[in-house]
Amino acid sequence: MAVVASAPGKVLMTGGYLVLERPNAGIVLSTNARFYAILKPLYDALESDCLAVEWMDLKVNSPQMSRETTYKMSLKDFTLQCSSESKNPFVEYAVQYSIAAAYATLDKNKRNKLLKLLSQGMDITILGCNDFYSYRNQIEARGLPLVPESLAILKPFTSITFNAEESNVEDCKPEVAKTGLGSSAAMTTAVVAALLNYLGVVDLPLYSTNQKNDKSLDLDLVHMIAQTAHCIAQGKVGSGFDVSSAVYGSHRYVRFSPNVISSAQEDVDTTPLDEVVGDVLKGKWDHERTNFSLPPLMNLILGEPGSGGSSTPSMVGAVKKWQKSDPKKSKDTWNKLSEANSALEAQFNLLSKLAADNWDSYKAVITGCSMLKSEKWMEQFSEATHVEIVKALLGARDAMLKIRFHMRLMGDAAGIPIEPESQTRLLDVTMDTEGVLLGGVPGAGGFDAVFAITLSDSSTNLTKIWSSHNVLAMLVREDPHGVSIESDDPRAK
Ligand SMILES: Nc1ncnc2c1ncn2[C@@H]1O[C@H](COP(=O)(O)OP(=O)(O)O)[C@@H](O)[C@H]1O
Ligand SMILES: C[C@@](O)(CCOP(=O)(O)OP(=O)(O)O)CC(=O)O
Repeated sequence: MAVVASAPGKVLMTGGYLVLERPNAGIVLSTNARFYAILKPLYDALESDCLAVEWMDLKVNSPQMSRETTYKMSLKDFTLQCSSESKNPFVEYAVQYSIAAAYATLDKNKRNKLLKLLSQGMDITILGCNDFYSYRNQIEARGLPLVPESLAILKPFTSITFNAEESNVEDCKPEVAKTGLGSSAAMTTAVVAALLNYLGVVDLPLYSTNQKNDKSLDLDLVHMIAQTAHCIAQGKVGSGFDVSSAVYGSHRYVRFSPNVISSAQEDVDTTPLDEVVGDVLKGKWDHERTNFSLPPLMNLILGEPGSGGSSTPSMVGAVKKWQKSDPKKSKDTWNKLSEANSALEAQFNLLSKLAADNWDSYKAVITGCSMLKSEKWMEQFSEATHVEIVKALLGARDAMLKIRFHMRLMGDAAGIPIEPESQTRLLDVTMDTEGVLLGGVPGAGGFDAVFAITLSDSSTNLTKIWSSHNVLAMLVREDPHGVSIESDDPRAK
């Protein structure tokens, strides 16, 4: 029986860099761009009950990268032997940690069933939605216009463009031309979820369009294993907002204390992996997760400026260096950023409340503003309830302008392009478009996609403006669903 699990990509709307340190919060929106892991046994089940299996065969397929890798995994110490050069550490650690978690959590009665499943080997196919990658080159090569309709023509799960190797060194470009939706976190989470579900450790819900199940203990287990595997594969402990949103969907995130994972990193060479994972599962996971969703009638839009993306770890390194070299100024900038982040969150929460309290007024204001530039919003309305809503919209814009200002200051001081000049020009035009509430650089910034929040049906205004600025509006939208089980192979849809 195959198991198909999926996990979403994300956009960190506020909290870039700050979310690396507790108790700063980040607001992360999950998207309808998902990674899928399709897990099947390689062989039929053994007839006999004699289960003295010591090795498990593993095959990992990544059709979009034209990669197929075979491994043998020791069931004594969970080490992997790889048949070739091409490796995928995210998937490898996800497999090792998930199987070790099954050993650590399943009682003796269930061990035989586990061994039987492992003796059948595993075939894992990994697929990422097109939105995770840049297809600009392919669109240009086909002579198609830079509009979302051209992206819609591409087959689902199209092959990925690799950045030229020289540019990886000089410009700190990532390996693949990515858009910044967090491919490695969504991929790791999907693989962990598929494995834990297949091995009977968790029983995850099916993806359904109207249910958001974010309280389950099973999700917490997937979160702990995926977070640990992802950190160890990356060789660093990031804030973890990307794995958290891949598991739980959109939310307000405050990071876990790094020592829940750093002790696993230290013990991993000296202690059996199932014990290390057992300790991780018993650790004091103190991350915070609060519900957050965009107010009604607002849409998240992403634009791909076509520069191949930026490498987040090198940007984070530069900011940390600046914090050490200039503690006073960096603290001051972070305080101002933190205030602006909180202000934006407060305006969004206020708008959600105003929508709930007085839907008709809210709808009238959002629809009215969606056709106009922001400078004209206030003069349209005189009724107190309407004016209050417009004030909240303008308050959100104002907070975003402050966030952008301090992000630029941080970039200048740290010597890295957090909001590069080209993105500043683009975002100024974006925020001056009819029906656009705000726009910014998500996450670490740089040359990944930019985001905008648009009102009601106004997105096509922005799509056209972006196209005239050589920016490709992507098809991706917010979708609050976290990790799920799928009823079918996504290629069958
Ligand atoms: N479809 C895929 N199949 C296999 N591995 C993938 C796929 N997409 C991305 N990856 C892996 O994830 C890495 C990108 O992760 P990372 O640099 O952390 O970017 P992101 O910001 O998108 O998470 C790639 O270098 C590759 O190893
Ligand atoms: C700087 C950060 O706070 C945010 C980075 O966010 P991105 O969304 O830019 O991340 P990538 O998916 O790796 O490109 C680092 C962190 O929180 O770990």
